Amino acid sequence: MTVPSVAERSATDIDAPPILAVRGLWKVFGPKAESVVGSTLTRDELKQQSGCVAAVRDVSFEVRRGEVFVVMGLSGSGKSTLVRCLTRLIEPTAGEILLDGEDVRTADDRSLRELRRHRMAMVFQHFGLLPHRCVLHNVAFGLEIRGVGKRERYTRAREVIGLVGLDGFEDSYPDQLSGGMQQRVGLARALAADPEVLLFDEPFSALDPLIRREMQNEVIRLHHEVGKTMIFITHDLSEALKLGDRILIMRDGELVQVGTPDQVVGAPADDYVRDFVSDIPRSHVLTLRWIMRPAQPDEPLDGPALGPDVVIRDAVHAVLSAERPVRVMDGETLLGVVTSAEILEVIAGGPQA
Ligand SMILES: Nc1ncnc2c1ncn2[C@@H]1O[C@H](COP(=O)(O)OP(=O)(O)OP(=O)(O)O)[C@@H](O)[C@H]1O
Repeated sequence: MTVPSVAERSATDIDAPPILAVRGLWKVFGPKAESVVGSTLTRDELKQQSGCVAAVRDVSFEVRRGEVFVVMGLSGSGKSTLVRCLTRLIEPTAGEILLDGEDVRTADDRSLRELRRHRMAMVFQHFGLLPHRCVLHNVAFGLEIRGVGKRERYTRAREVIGLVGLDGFEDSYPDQLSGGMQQRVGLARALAADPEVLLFDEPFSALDPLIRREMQNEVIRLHHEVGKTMIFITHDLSEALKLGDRILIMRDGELVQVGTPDQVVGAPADDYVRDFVSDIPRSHVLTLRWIMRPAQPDEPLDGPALGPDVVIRDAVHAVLSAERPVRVMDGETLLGVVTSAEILEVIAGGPQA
């Protein structure tokens, strides 16, 4: 399995205040749902005793501005419910959701409509293009229902059509486009509205693998260009590792781990996550930080220098061809050294490598 290096992904400002903060979120389906909040029974026990399904259980996390935040887990783990709760497409049972510090749970109907249109827009798996409208009109449609003037909406529509690489297809109809191109129209329509946060629910799962990869690259490119905060649901780990600045892993409604791809692969929180990541080549995801060691007193320290966030796979040639230990430097500070031995240990470490 090939996984792109972390270096290809965008960096977000770790110190910036979060755009979204979720605390103690619960969604329980069934009778007397509120009474189930706080229960420590397993999903099956709960179902038997109360007839309720706890789809999301006490989940807390923060999303940073400009981050691509991926929610992943097996089917039924609660991903869609969690993300739909963020804009109250599904009404949460308990917990707090703050968008830029504003309480989403107490928003009235008007502010909620406003929030879904302008602030946190959902891009669904089937983009719901209007078949009798051409690309330009499909993209402009979202702006039309928001009451944007004709001239402005067509200028904006042409702009985002260019952004998603559909120049020249303005007059085509959806059935004249391939699946991947239709996805781009859907993306353009979401971008045209310029929401602060884009929510994607498995947008590429219906696409064949080649087009899927093309669309993933498109999202990465767009993210670099427009720097928008994106929350992305997937059940595909390689997609999560490819797109995510951070990944939230769910099981049975609960949060199991939140971390960067290298944290999830290098330090899985439990056996469930360890199992998930067992087929991932560690050298494609882990960085030198994960394998460096302190220099021995007698080791020469005049070898080549690399940064701690260089992905191991990208450092293999430099380390193996160096005659001296490679220094892992953070600016002027020596963090440790890496030699052929550390590299070979990762690469030769069996299926985990
Ligand atoms: N309206 C509902 N009523 C009752 N149970 C529901 C409802 N919606 C979802 N559930 C249950 O909540 C749990 C989580 O479902 P959810 O769709 O959020 O999972 P998911 O991880 O998104 O799955 P998938 O990847 O298959 O879409 C499942 O057990 C599901 O059966």
